Amino acid sequence: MSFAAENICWKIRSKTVLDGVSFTVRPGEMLGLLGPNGSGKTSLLRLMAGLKRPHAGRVMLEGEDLGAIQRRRVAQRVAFVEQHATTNASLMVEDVVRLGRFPHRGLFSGWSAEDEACVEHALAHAGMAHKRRDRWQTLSGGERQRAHIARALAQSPRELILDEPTNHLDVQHQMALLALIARLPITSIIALHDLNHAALFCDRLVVLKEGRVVAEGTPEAVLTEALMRSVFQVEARIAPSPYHGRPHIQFLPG
Ligand SMILES: Nc1ncnc2c1ncn2[C@@H]1O[C@H](COP(=O)(O)OP(=O)(O)OP(=O)(O)O)[C@@H](O)[C@H]1O
Repeated sequence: MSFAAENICWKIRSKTVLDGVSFTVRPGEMLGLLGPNGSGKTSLLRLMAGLKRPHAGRVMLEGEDLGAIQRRRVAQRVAFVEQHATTNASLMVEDVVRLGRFPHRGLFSGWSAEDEACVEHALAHAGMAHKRRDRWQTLSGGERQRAHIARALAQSPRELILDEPTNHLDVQHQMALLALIARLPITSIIALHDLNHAALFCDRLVVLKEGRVVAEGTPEAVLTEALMRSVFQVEARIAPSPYHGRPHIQFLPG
């Protein structure tokens, strides 16, 4: 087990946003988090990243309560790409990506060859090497998203949490990003709205509805026509794709 959510409850004022959420994430797997708008995906990811504490239940990271682990130790292994992340507008892309190395550096230690190598790899993997000297305010939405992904990769995480990372990306970059995450030898949790992307790239899926887990398992087990109806309120037909063998969902007009 890499991550585990144990009976997590989280409220905002009197509204219960997450209600008894439990699931496990296995080492090295890419876990897709699905659910309609407002079902609690972002709230759950913020708890898994340690940005917020659950009101009841625990997030476990390799058997330790996340709330009891020093923030710096968490940052040395868990990277989080938020949905609406921003940064100082005058920074260059490479400065933003260098910030990813911060948790690994001692107070007085200089910039090392390893730091530089991590930044180079991250820029290349996110397809941002050619934009490295561009300023943040001059980037498109998709380029900003890729710069944030590069920053997370530069952090050399063992666990990577991504909140709808394909938003703003064109189809080429959506496919490239998901293929990259699937290939990385790390554990990832990724909130996605595109159910066919989830079917194609994720090892397992967790589905939230109104703050509760309603399904967990392989894409084949989870993505059923009944779930499309009961959770997403759409009619669909699902069959293994003749091209890649994963489930392919064809949505039908209402
Ligand atoms: N700061 C807040 N104040 C009030 N309500 C909030 C706040 N943050 C979240 N919520 C509520 O909690 C619920 C879950 O929100 P959350 O953003 O976690 O859902 P989501 O599944 O990520 O949605 P989406 O797919 O639209 O991004 C929503 O009903 C939302 O209105």
